[in-house]
Amino acid sequence: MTLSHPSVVSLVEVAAAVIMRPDGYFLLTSRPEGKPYAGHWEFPGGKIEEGESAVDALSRELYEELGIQVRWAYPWITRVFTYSHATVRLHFYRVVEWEGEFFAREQQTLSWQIADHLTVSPLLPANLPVLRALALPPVYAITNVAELGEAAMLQKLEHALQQGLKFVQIREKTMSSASFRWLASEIIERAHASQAKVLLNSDVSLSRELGADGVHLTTAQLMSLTSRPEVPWCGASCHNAEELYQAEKLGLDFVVLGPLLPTLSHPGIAALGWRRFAALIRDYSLPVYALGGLWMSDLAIAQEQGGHGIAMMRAVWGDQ
Ligand SMILES: Nc1nc2c([nH]c(=O)n2[C@H]2C[C@H](O)[C@@H](COP(=O)(O)OP(=O)(O)OP(=O)(O)O)O2)c(=O)[nH]1
Repeated sequence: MTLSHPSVVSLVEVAAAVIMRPDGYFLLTSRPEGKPYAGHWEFPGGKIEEGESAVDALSRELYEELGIQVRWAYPWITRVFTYSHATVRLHFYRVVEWEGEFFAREQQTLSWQIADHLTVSPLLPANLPVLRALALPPVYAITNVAELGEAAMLQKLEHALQQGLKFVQIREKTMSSASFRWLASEIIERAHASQAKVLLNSDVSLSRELGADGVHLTTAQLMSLTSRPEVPWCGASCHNAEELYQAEKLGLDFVVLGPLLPTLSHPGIAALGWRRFAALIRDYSLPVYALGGLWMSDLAIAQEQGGHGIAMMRAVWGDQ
């Protein structure tokens, strides 16, 4: 175990698995007695061996530790963490299909957990931001009062919340201040009744005043800030590597990256396409939502490409 060699400074490449059941529960395992950090909870996985790919290491470790065979895993986030003895680079994968029964083959304890309501502790320290990332829902809806009008927007929001929507950004650039406050309060109240999170676009103080869950920064804000706004959740809009880097530097919770495809709201802006999207977020530490011209059916492809989920302004509200 690398944690036991305090004088060695090295980069240890690790593959770790978020083994995700369809109900959203994922598996944590506790480190057995006799190992450093014994009793700390971690994601199953282990060191990548010389010449081995991360996904091969993941498959090997999950078979050795748990007796399961990975059928479908996709890259998710990559986080670097410095312990006193070594720096680890943790390549997290989401494992969504596997074969075999779980069996603790290394005397570890297994526990299925859900983000936001963990019942085990302590975690390995590198994993705290990972648990926060897991609390972010896969679909991020952006309001569209400009096209729908207030009444229809609220009605569609209620419908979407009933269908399981858990994450909303209020982004209305043309409303009067009074109408915006009223609408935002209505949205926050409805969303919170369904345990959904709401972020306000750009306005930190109004977000606090109205009891929103945080702020979604515009690209211009992102690039001009020198520290993260003090709000529970903070994301930003990005289009390129420089902006992605700045979001990481500020310690934001997530980013939205796009446009993936040409959109009505941003005509004439060059679309990234999935290949560029995947290349930009390879080994990136924050969860990334793909945005721009997407439908609900694009969620699977976004996740296969390493994204956390998709953000939508039109398709999410449907025709109901
Ligand atoms: N598997 C795993 N390792 C993690 C997580 N978070 C975290 O900081 N690590 C660190 C701890 C270790 O320094 C390294 C994993 O290496 P490892 O799992 O092969 O270490 P180990 O001591 O259990 O295995 P071994 O060398 O004894 O065979 O990554 C996590 O969630 N899962």
